Amino acid sequence: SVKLEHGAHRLGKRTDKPMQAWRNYGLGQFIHWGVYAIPGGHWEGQYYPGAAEWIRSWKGMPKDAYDNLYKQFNPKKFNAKAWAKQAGDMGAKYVIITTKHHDGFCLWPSKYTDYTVANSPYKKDIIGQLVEAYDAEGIDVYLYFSIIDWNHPGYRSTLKSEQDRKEYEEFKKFTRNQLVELLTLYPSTKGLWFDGSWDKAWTEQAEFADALGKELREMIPGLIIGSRFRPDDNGNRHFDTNGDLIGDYEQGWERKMPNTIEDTNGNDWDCVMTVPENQWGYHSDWKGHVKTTNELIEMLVKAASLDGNFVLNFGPDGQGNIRSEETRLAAEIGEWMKENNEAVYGCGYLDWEKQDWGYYTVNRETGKKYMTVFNIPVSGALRVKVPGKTKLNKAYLLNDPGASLELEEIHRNEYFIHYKPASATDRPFVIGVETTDAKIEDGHYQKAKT
Ligand SMILES: C[C@@H]1N[C@@H](c2nc3ccccc3[nH]2)[C@H](O)[C@@H]1O
Repeated sequence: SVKLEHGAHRLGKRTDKPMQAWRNYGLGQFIHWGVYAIPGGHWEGQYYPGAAEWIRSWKGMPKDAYDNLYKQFNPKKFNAKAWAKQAGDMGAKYVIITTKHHDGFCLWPSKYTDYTVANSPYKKDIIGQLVEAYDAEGIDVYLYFSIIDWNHPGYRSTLKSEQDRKEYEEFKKFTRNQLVELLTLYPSTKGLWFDGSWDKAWTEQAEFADALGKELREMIPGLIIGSRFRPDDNGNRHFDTNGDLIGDYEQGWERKMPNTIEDTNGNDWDCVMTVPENQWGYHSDWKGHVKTTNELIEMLVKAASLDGNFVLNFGPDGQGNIRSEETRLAAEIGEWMKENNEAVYGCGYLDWEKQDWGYYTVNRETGKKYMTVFNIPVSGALRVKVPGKTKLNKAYLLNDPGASLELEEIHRNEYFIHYKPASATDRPFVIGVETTDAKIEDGHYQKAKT
């Protein structure tokens, strides 16, 4: 490996308490809210086909028109407590809230720019209300912060001239000031979720960003920062020149998921997911496939089964309403989580061979093992292969632990759990399994010679 001044500052998974808590969340809520929610993907009758929070970059909307939207930002329906309660009812254990998206509009009264909610008709501190409300719900708060800031005069995507560099120095100071300000104003923050760090200008700031990360981590012990924050000496983000993760968890799974434990490189990771194909901020007219409750539950359980967290995005509208599609999803996911969260919270990867019926998870504290079934086999026989010297003793429905399901040993270390739900079920269900370490009597099992 090569010597790096600003490579990964730590190797391997963090084992401290705040990180263990992060690892055990299972389900999070992302909130994308800002002045982009006012146009909601349209301008003067034109439909914007891109991601609603990117409408400023669209030629169909004059920059000047966008940059004056804040003068009408007055979300009368905004109710932080209601948002926090809805997230708690869904079963979210943490929330990631946009403090400032790429447009630079600050949802907190930053003293480093006038482009904030304090100078909108709404006036009040939105971040402060959300932090207080989610903390009160027992949901840990993480702050999303975009390095990209289209509003700041010193922001550059690339540094082409001495003048660029001079102005970018101001932008770097501004960025540091805002981050220190956020952690000072909201000290209950458990972590920062950085975005918009792909610009070449930023990937040349290894020394500055490394120092900034250290300064922020010193402000809040245990602060959690992912791999999308800073570059190494050679401009690599997420993984440094030696392939080591830069940050506390991998932040590369945006609107996509790993399929195998190998895909995760043995790192902690989160998947952040939109309900439609690609809308984070409010778009009044979602096009294409809108994910169903079952699809989202499967992503959640798949994430847990591969040692990751699943973060579902909500994009409130310009008045501060959570839209009806998201309200329904939150309620239905919450209903399922009420019954089955034992298979998600505190659970991670179980190294048993993946089967077609669904996903295994294991509780990191108790060692309890779970099967979440999404695909019921026509045979009614759920195949389970256990590692050598493991005996499957019992299988039970999570919501009926008293009744044992019928087990059949079909090969060495292989069983069928014979079970078909009595009535048609339109939701996945969880089976708990109990094992003991026991040598399997060889008896009639013999490896074939080929
Ligand atoms: C978490 C997500 N990251 C932002 C983003 N900007 C992108 C530009 C190009 C490709 C992918 C992007 N994701 C999205 O606007 C959202 O905030």
